[in-house]
Amino acid sequence: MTLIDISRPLDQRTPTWPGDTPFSYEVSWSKEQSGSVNVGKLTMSIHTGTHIDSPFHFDNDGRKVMDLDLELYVGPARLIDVSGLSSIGAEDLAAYELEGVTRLLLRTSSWTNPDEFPSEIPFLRADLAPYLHARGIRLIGVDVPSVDPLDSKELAAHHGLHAHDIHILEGLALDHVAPGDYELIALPLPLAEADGSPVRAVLRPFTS
Ligand SMILES: N[C@@H](CC(=O)c1ccccc1NC=O)C(=O)O
Ligand SMILES: [Zn+2]
Ligand SMILES: [Zn+2]
Repeated sequence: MTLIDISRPLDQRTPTWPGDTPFSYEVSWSKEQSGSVNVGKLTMSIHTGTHIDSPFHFDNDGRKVMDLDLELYVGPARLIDVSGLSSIGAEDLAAYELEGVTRLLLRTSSWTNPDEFPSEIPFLRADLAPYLHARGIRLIGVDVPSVDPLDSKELAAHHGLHAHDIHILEGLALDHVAPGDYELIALPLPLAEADGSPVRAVLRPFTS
């Protein structure tokens, strides 16, 4: 069985949203102190590295992570290359066959230095969510920190995707993966109150 890891590593070098909580892992209770075990302590923003958003992230009345349908985070996914675009809309996907696709991963290859938070990213235009919804897509994954422009306050793409029942997976690492069909596994943690969750995202090729 070959799993392709499409998660960004989490360590003190992992970039975060400007002004957001830095990532930190420390052994807060060492083997010497406890007499038996090393016990780690993790501090991070949920929107660091590879993660999913729940609607509560951008809507006070939106669902929390625990309320999300887990089925969407496991199953067949299509990876397509949309590199070289400054934004992505319906017309950019017209050439791709999306019939029967439930989970769509967009490879932009635009986050070139993984040690730095990008200054500009390709974002999803307003006509993309209805276009994807009409084709039956329920989850969109991107290899950038957001589906909206980094300075967006209204988060039109987040709201538009949510309004069209499309779940959001962000911060994937896709440069080393060939476009095609895979099984995606990217399960959120069972965080009862949270606005999102880090995920370990992997792809399993159908033929190997
Ligand atoms: N929507 C982004 C997160 C985001 O916008 C954000 C995350 C942390 C601190 C500030 C943020 N946005 C500020 O305008 C995301 O889903 O990852
Ligand atoms: Zn997020
Ligand atoms: Zn987001």
